[in-house]
Amino acid sequence: MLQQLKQSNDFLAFTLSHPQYLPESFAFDLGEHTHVEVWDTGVIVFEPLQAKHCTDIILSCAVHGNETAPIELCNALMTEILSQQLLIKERVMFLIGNPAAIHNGSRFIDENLNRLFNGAHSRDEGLCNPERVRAHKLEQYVDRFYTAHTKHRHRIHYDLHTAIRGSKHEKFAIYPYRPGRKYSKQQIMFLESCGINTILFHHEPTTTFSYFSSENYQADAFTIELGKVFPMGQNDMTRFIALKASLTLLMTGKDLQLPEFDLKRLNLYQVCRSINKHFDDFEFNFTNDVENFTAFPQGYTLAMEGGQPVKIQHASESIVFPNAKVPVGQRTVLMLTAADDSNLA
Ligand SMILES: O=C(O)CCC(=O)N[C@@H](CCC(=O)O)C(=O)O
Ligand SMILES: [Zn+2]
Repeated sequence: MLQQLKQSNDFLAFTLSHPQYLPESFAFDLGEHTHVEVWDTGVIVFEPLQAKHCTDIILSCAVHGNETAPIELCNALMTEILSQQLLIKERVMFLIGNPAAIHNGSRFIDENLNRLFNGAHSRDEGLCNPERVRAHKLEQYVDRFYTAHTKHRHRIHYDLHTAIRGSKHEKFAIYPYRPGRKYSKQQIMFLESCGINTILFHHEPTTTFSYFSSENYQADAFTIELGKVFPMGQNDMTRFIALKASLTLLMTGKDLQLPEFDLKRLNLYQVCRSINKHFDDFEFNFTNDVENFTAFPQGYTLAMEGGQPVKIQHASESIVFPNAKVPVGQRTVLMLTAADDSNLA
């Protein structure tokens, strides 16, 4: 296995050739500068051997198997590290979330992995399918990575996705609910430097991967949407040049040279509610080509379910992630209002 990875420097290909599990973990060094550990299929940790590192960075992709741009981006970064073109100065863990779903070209096999974190994998029917088992394992890998060094660390987790439909703001980030902690202006300006200038502040605890890292490890964690979903190989990777450059600066411990916080460069939204599905007949009152961040006026009938209208409550609310085809009980859409910078520090 070690030889297979060392010959190709292609961790994605290696992962896809072992989509379910690895018979054993293994480790090796790159020159005298980087220690590499492969803990499981899709789980690789890079640790600088000499640099005095203080940041633990997790980059995850393929939590949804058909969201390919983040997979291609992470694989390009991993290949640069493995081939020693990129010398990291901070600890970095890359996670390829759901290799079996990549093979399948689908969002998931049995159950949406990004609804199974923060212990949800073990509720109700328990660890009964591959996504539940994987969510449980991914939580353990995050714990092992973030708790390996005891002195104070800056923990970061960027969980990279793409959206099912087009968006008025192409790239955007969801900032998980973090009661008692201000949102970080520095992180928001870092994302802005990556070409992600739209931020959604979540209003409640969730079972997403980014919420798990944020809540349990006080990580600066985000779900990041990088545009519309395309099949593998059909992404325009020039759209991620700024993101790749900024992530490289972060991993190599370089001065990020971020501008002062500037509201004018940003679009800030507050999630005001999540509309969940109660009946099988839930239907939106708009077509599939209506983009994320489209605004609707107060009183507008956004959807119908159980013979009742679901109406817009605020003067104006914008939609994100509408999906009527989710199981009963899950989120069909997040509703957004404008946010200001009052909860930022
Ligand atoms: O475009 C869509 O409808 C879904 C895109 C996606 O996978 N989004 C994440 C957001 C997670 C969060 O709210 O932090 C998801 O639905 O899991
Ligand atoms: Zn996704």
